[in-house]
Amino acid sequence: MRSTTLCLPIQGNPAERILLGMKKTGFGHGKYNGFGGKIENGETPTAAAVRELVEECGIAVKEADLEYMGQLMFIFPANPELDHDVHLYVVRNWQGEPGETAEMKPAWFDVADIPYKDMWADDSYWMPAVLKGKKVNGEVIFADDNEEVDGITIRTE
Ligand SMILES: CNc1ncnc2c1ncn2[C@@H]1O[C@H](COP(=O)(O)OP(=O)(O)OP(=O)(O)O)[C@@H](O)[C@H]1O
Repeated sequence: MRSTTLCLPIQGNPAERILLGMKKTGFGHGKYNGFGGKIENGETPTAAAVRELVEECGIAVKEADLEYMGQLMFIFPANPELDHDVHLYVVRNWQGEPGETAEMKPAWFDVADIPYKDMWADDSYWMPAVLKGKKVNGEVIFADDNEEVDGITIRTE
């Protein structure tokens, strides 16, 4: 199964604003999401997270500034080739201004105003806990349309 990263740039502690990107291409296009993608062979999850942040929104992050927030498994029974896991991070320090790239159009949102209806259906189950500073761990099983959540188990720390 492939592994991915997903990083949420935030302002405030506790989080007040979050940077999300409208994905313009590939898996999840048309949805807002954090920034991330596939971990390449030989790459550590944190190195992949740093690389994807530059590629997708042009910000430079130090690996030491990534806060690990847990791991989720996404299962697609109708299309098992889509199965993957995700290593979650938040980051509060970076260099550069987020900007639009070929893959993503970034935008800031108040944490009270996250556009869950335009995001992956699982996000509303775990993102509020992560934004409160809790680590999460769990599995999400998607329905046959590969969009709706059929079953979900999230443990918070
Ligand atoms: C199913 N429910 C989901 N809920 C929340 N986030 C999800 C997700 N499914 C995938 N993600 C994230 O979306 C990014 C794109 O990943 P993915 O397209 O595979 O990678 P990458 O950008 O390298 O490849 P493309 O160039 O787009 O093919 C990556 O951060 C991944 O963790």
